[in-house]
Amino acid sequence: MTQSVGLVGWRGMVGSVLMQRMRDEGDFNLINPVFFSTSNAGGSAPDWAQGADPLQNAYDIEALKKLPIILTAQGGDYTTEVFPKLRAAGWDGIWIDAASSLRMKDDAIIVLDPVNRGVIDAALAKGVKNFIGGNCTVSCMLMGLAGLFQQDLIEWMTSMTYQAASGGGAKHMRELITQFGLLNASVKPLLDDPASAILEIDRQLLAAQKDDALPQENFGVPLAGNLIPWIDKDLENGQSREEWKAEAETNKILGRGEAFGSDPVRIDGLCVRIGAMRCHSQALTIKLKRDVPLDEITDILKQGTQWAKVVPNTKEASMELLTPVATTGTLDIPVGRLRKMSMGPEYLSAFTVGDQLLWGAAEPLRRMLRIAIGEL
Ligand SMILES: NC(=O)C1=CN([C@@H]2O[C@H](COP(=O)(O)OP(=O)(O)OC[C@H]3O[C@@H](n4cnc5c(N)ncnc54)[C@H](OP(=O)(O)O)[C@@H]3O)[C@@H](O)[C@H]2O)C=CC1
Ligand SMILES: N[C@@H](CC(=O)OP(=O)(O)O)C(=O)O
Repeated sequence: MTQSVGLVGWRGMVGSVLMQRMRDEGDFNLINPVFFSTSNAGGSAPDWAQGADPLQNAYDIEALKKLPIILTAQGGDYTTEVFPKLRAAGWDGIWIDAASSLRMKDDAIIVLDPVNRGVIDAALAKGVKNFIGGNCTVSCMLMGLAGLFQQDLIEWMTSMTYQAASGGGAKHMRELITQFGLLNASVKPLLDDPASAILEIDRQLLAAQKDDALPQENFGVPLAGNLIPWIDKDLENGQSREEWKAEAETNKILGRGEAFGSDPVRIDGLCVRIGAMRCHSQALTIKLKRDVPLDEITDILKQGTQWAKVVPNTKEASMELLTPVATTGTLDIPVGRLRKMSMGPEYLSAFTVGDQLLWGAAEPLRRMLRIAIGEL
């Protein structure tokens, strides 16, 4: 029998990407979708969902309770408010969630099935009901480097990230583009004059960046022509919460670390917001457990997941294939700049890019839904 699935957060940025992927993959032929809203109960379901009932109230515990599966991309505040009430009301269904709120709970699994299908299957068999999407940077990194983790070749790793505006949400993307436009406009007459002095353009541009009139409510400072070397909360030990997630979530996804009775893979680094739109990139320094030749590493990466695409370490290929613009809208995770570093043959350099709304957010949830209904 076709299962009913409650969909919450379907019209947000992550939700919209998820709905598109589900339509592209024919997932709506396999479920009976029930659409919820936090703001428009009684309104019409999306027009592409022919025959769907009007929107239900996403805070109505009795309505939610009727569903065997709920998938939400509504956000952490919604999860924090509704999830405990739903469980307290005796709901025993499967909860699939994009928000980070429940990720590190003991009774939750972080889902990234091309990397941890075994962990997911074991959890389902044990009766685990909470399946949460991982942090975008972590999921994209693992989709690229899965082969090295599968072969247990990584002793430790640093990840220096270049994270896109979309990680903050739709308003952040809009703010970045607005900033680009205003900055361009502030020096347009000088730009149009080939004889103008570049240092004068630079001076005026900096003045526009420092002008309080430049919209920056979302990022707090200009991002256009700038970067922000801090993402998420301050853990007050020198590390940002985004940086903490790298080791914590990677190990939980892989089923490694103290909680699983094994040594964790040590991962740390610096997370930086840059003016890209929706792809997160990261520069990785990997300390291998042993000296593995580069051609073997290439094979191992290709075998890791079918989405990992090794990019030759040339200027041309890197510029063409290893960028946010090349990767946006695709499920590919290009991995390039592979070379042994001057510190020794066990030190591997790599650079990887991933669409943080696809593998970073929507795709692991879409696939978890398929697993839950026995279709993957
Ligand atoms: N942004 C990201 O990169 C990632 C986000 N996540 C998680 O997903 C959650 C949702 O993120 P995101 O999709 O960026 O959030 P959005 O702000 O785009 O959407 C969240 C909700 O806002 C409501 N909303 C209000 N106004 C609008 C509007 N004009 N257009 C669309 N929706 C509107 C919708 O709820 P309603 O229909 O009920 O009114 C929607 O479901 C995050 O809080 C986070 O927990 C996870 C990984 C990555
Ligand atoms: N923090 C990420 C986006 C995100 O939503 O992460 P998380 O799902 O871990 O809260 C970023 O800003 O790029």
